Amino acid sequence: MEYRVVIPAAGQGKRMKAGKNKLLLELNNCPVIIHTLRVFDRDPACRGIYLAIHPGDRETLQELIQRFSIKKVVKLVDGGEERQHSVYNAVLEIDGGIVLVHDGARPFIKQATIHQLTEEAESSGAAIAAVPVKDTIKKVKGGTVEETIERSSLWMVQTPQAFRLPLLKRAHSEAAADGFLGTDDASLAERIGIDVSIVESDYDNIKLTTPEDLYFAEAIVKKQEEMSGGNKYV
Ligand SMILES: Nc1ccn([C@@H]2O[C@H](COP(=O)(O)OP(=O)(O)OP(=O)(O)O)[C@@H](O)[C@H]2O)c(=O)n1
Ligand SMILES: C[C@](O)(CO)[C@H](O)COP(=O)(O)O
Repeated sequence: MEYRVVIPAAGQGKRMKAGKNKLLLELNNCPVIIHTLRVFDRDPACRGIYLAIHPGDRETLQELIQRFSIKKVVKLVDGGEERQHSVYNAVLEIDGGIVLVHDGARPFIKQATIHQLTEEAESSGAAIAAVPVKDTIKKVKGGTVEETIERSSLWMVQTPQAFRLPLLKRAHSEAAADGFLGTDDASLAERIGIDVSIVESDYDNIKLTTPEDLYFAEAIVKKQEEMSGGNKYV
């Protein structure tokens, strides 16, 4: 099932405390954003990549895309103040089909998960990657536990999040009209009554958010190298 992908990459990386766009940090001599782009660039089912970027990163990203021979980037779109704005700016450039939204900060997504998501979105309209929660989750108020949430029904949601384009456009348009800000695209769909399916992903599909995530990332890259017989990149 072919698809197009929006990759939000216009954040400031404040929690990473790297002093620059965390997507330009290197893993195994390759910028994080290139790791992410390569997964989609190498997928025959991907019909195009729409990259939401910080305007100040445009020249750098254009040079990296050329240097690493990334072929499927259709457009570099200016991002917005919030992730949701960046995504919507890119979504508006797409005219049909199945659209995935995938964080530039998640370089370890697997093509198998991508394909399961696109199939599910084609069939049900909306599908998101997620993994079962491993820790106990509690609601806390004023430093005191208010409620322990039953763990068996909890999932840690990731990206990609896949949608039939008209549903995604309507979800963003209504959120914008209502001034609603969500932390993921699926929440914009859920709030207007769209059923969202879960596709079980894997725990390697981490989002590089804080400095600790970088050493998890190094370990994942090392594991990928070992599994691919030492090739620099799977
Ligand atoms: N205005 C924004 C904010 C975030 N993102 C992108 O959305 C993804 C997930 O966001 P997050 O991990 O929170 O990145 P940052 O917003 O950069 O991180 P922080 O909140 O620590 O600044 C990242 O690939 C980020 O580049 C974006 O395109 N536009
Ligand atoms: C979309 C997301 O990756 C799902 O877990 C997450 O909500 C992004 O949050 P962020 O604070 O914008 O990184």
